[in-house]
Amino acid sequence: MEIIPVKTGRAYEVTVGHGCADAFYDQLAARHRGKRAAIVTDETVDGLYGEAVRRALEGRGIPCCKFAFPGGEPHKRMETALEICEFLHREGITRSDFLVALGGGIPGDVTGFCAAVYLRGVEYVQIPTTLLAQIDSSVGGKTAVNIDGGKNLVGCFWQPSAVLCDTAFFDTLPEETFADGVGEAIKYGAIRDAQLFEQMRGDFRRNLLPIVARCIAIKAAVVEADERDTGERMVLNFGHTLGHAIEKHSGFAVTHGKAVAIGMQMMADACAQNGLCAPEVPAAIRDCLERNGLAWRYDAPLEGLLAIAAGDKKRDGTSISPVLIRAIGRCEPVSMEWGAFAQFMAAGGSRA
Ligand SMILES: NC(=O)c1ccc[n+]([C@@H]2O[C@H](COP(=O)([O-])OP(=O)(O)OC[C@H]3O[C@@H](n4cnc5c(N)ncnc54)[C@H](O)[C@@H]3O)[C@@H](O)[C@H]2O)c1
Ligand SMILES: O=C(O)C(=O)C[C@@H](O)[C@H](O)[C@H](O)COP(=O)(O)O
Ligand SMILES: [Zn+2]
Repeated sequence: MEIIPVKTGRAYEVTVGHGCADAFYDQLAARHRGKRAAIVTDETVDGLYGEAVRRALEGRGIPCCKFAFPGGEPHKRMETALEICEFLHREGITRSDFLVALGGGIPGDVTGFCAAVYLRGVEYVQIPTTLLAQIDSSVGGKTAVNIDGGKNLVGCFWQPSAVLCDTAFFDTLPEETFADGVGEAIKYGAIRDAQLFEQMRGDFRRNLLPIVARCIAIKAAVVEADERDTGERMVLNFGHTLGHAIEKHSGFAVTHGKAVAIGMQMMADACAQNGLCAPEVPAAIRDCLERNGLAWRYDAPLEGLLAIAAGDKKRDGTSISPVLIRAIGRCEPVSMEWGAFAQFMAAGGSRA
């Protein structure tokens, strides 16, 4: 078991390991004596783990209530957040109690958002059960819901008070959902760690625990340096400007991590075509994606994707902040005039 500290304004720890849940619950119960917990999850995860988590907490003296909503991006919405807040109020959850975000990134983002706004802020802990949620969404305090205009367009920064990353949850994770996490994991290698990237060109599953821990450590360091996403943290958006557009364009048939994978490839192609990195860089990304069974192209006209990306929160006046890749392990957010960005992307090749 490894403990990774996250030294943000509200500091907390990420507990990482295989089968480390009981140790985490013991600590949680010791710290939260006299409090109540509201577990918030999606219906699938509820069926798999909802009652076990409730029993684990109640068995340690923490009374629980539980709310489960249907999963998927269409339910990552204000309406769901409102239902959760009404539920919390009916259950008498007060500012001295806490929420438990149990599941993938969708329950994580929505529950975090509710924790931030219910009673103007209550504590929450993250118990992520997907690879993507363990290595990315459960750490860093970005909470959000979608609106018709696009992904994560309403939300706020609200750090959790503890995170449990127990890879035993992956025993029930479908291969397709695991693959979404692989997409974001490759992002960590691409932006900050060439050695991690190489490890992921090998046997991902065999190296699972060190990969999970390394991604979390990178995320913690980036978030500590720029908690509010005004500079360095934007690097975590590598592949996302086009990735979010692909998700929306596909009606969410292409899920987040897979869309980010294609977005990374498109950006790497464009960077190579514009002379910002060697052609070996997009070739390495494509190879890494292929070895992990991830698609690297999406058949849609670039113009349509750019029109959606124009509504992204990274657009600022007439400019946008894409993340460019210079080498494997070295990415940087930049500010570009919108027209220049469109031309820059048009030079890339990984699309129809
Ligand atoms: N806040 C952040 O920093 C951040 C970072 C990355 C992604 N995100 C967001 O995260 C979301 C994607 O997260 P996700 O890929 O975890 O999706 P998800 O939450 O929809 O989970 C994917 C599917 O897996 C199921 N599932 C979850 N855990 C399971 C388990 N252990 N066994 C079996 N099934 C399980 C869920 O019910 C769901 O059907 C997106 O909305 C994305 O925008 C947020
Ligand atoms: O934590 C961050 O910062 C990230 O950018 C992580 C991303 O993987 C995540 O998908 C995030 O939600 C995207 O950022 P957003 O600001 O576009 O919502
Ligand atoms: Zn992401």
